[in-house]
Amino acid sequence: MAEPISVDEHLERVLAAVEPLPAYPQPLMETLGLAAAEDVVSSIPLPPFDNSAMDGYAVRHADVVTASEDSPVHLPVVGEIGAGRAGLLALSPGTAAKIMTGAPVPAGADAVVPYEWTDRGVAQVRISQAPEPGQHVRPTGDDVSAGDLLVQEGTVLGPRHLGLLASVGRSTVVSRPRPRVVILSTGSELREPGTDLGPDSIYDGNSWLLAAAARQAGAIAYRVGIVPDEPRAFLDALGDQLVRADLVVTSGGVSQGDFDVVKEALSPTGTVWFGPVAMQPGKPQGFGTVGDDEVPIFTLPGNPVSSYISFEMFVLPALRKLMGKAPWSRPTQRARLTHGVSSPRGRRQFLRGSFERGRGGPTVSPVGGPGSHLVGGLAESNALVVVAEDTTRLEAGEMVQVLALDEEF
Ligand SMILES: Nc1nc2c(c(=O)[nH]1)N[C@H]1C(S)=C(S)[C@@H](COP(=O)(O)OP(=O)(O)OC[C@H]3O[C@@H](n4cnc5c(N)ncnc54)[C@H](O)[C@@H]3O)O[C@H]1N2
Ligand code: MOO
Repeated sequence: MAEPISVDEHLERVLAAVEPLPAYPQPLMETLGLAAAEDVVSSIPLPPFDNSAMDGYAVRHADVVTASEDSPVHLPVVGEIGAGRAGLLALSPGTAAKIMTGAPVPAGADAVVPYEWTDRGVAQVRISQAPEPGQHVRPTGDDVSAGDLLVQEGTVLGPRHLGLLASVGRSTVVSRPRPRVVILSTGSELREPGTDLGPDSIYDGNSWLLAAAARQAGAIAYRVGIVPDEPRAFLDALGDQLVRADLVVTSGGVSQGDFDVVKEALSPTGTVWFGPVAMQPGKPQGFGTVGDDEVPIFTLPGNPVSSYISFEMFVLPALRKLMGKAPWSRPTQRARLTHGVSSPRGRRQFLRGSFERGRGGPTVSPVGGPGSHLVGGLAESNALVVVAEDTTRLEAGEMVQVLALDEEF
């Protein structure tokens, strides 16, 4: 068997082989969770015009400056301005106009008297408290100026960005599309959830695990489901799917067995590399391209935890690069290990853990054993403890490297 390559070397090769998908203007709502592929600059100021922050009366400050409870000022009311109903464009000295929150402040007015300081008069208003100059007026451009950079290229767009972009009138943002990921599980022992299980069969968990992880990463996941351990059937299923794939992910059939269908079917193409990577779980890996369009393909090992960790280490960075979402790989964090663990020399080990941000600093506790079939422990965990290749023992209390799996980055 070939010498294992390192995790870093494999990741480097993967990342060298994928380029960000071409960007184009996408409808605003579609861009939620995508990275902007342009600097978005505002074409208008916000607010776009001076407007009232209160329901009340637009006045000239000079006309009401002496107003008090004991000596109120009376002004004729010359009009009414509602939001979106700007009838009056200028206010003459010595008059007031009713104005509603959000309505444009007429030229000549420089303050708003809230209803609470008045008798709410219709023809004439009694004002018993003077506003400061400019009080309750929201000036043009107070929030955003025309020409302001609203969103820098590369920013991952969230609800608050979408709200801002809509507010300045943007209906599209240039961004990269969600990659379409085709997911195939191989194995003649596999059955669909919801069907009956035979004495030698198991349910296909991997295509669900991988499709869910791909979708959570922002991709469109096509879960093709189960393909039996027959090279012809595998190649047919793969061939049928390539038309809708920016990336293919398979699970199973890549180690040393007699029925390792993926390896057997794809080795003759010469475009997919198979070999061991110095990690545990996740040793047998494959990566390359398939079809005339050279669609990248990851052939992940079948053990469920191996499949998931391989996704996390290699597929997720590739998806993020396709989407232009830096950083490609999940950043590691430091946490204090609560219990000692052992690890094989020569392979980077990924142990399942429970990560907590306690008051005394982050901690991580090992969850379950190292076996790559332990889906129960995988679901209980929210982190991976990364044990370096040359480390065989970590003691309780040591600071260790952790990948917090549920944190956004
Ligand atoms: N002689 C050797 N045998 C094995 C080696 C080795 O180096 N020499 N490596 C082991 C390691 S490590 C792994 S990981 C597995 C990977 O094997 P494959 O990728 O060929 O996967 P399969 O044999 O198809 O399946 C392995 C295991 O996982 C179960 N499985 C597969 N697909 C699914 C699925 N969709 N949902 C749930 N479970 C699945 C399958 O039933 C097997 O139990 O090889 C070791 N063997
Ligand atoms: O590499 Mo396997 O993934 O150790 O179980």
